[in-house]
Amino acid sequence: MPRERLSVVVTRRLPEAVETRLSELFDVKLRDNDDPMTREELTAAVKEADVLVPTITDTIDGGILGHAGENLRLIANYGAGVDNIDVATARQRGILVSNTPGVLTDDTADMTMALILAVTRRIPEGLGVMQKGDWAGWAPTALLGGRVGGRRLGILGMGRIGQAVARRASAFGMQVHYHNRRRLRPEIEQELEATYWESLDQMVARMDVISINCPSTPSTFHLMNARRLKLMKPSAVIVNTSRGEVVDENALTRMIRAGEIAGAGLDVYEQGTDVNPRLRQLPNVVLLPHMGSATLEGRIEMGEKVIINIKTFEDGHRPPDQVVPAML
Ligand SMILES: O=CC(=O)O
Repeated sequence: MPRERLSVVVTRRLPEAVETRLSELFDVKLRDNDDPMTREELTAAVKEADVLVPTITDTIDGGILGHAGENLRLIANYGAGVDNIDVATARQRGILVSNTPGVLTDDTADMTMALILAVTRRIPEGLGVMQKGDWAGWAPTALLGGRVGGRRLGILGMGRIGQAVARRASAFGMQVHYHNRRRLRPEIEQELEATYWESLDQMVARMDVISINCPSTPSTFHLMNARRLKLMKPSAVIVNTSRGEVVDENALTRMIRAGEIAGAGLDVYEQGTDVNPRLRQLPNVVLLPHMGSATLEGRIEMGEKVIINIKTFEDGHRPPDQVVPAML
């Protein structure tokens, strides 16, 4: 008799190719609209599924996991960050968690570079002039930005994405510095021509651009708090394509308004879509709606990772991208 297919519940619309493949392989329940699930819907989903496929906007906390049915054995997150999932509680309940690392590294690093360029070269301001029909022609002193080549870039979090940012930044002539929980192996440091700073404070105080590329965990919460932001040079800018929680958004907003920090490029926010309205009014701040990994190729590859994780689990093995609390 054929084996019964795994029951998989997906919480959001995914690219069509991914949904089609999931339907071919599993007994899958897809979302028919693109609204995030409510807590009630998530509760029903964890009661019903063998495998839950949430995305990074679904909070799978202890409360939701408390309702998980006996059969829920895997949470295969569609996303690299797992800060939306209480991984420790899932583990206590015997539920595996997996994510989708690697496939969004280059896209997120590209977007980091795009934000560095957008802020330092004032691209949105230039776009605004053109859209308003205000352009009066080339002028020697109009919309002068700063040259990125030669600037010191301090990368906070030198994992896969941080390293991909380092490679891009070097190609643009930036000097790469980094702070990380663990120092890179000497050969990688050499290849990236990156300078390691054990002290985050000392690095922050000397950089022209700070790029946040670490995950959001309890130990990275407000790593860039008001005290550290104050260490930045007034001419420096900060870019965040990781998670909003790493930066104290209100302190950052205050300091940019006061001219104590020169600008920011943000793809992520502390309170999700509830962006500090004052940030939106600043010409030297470039805001994007969390689109670091938003390429069609990347989103399909994320789906392929989810499928490989579920399939491997179904075949009785550890999902290749399993996340355990010790990794966080
Ligand atoms: O931010 C995107 C992700 O974590 O996948």
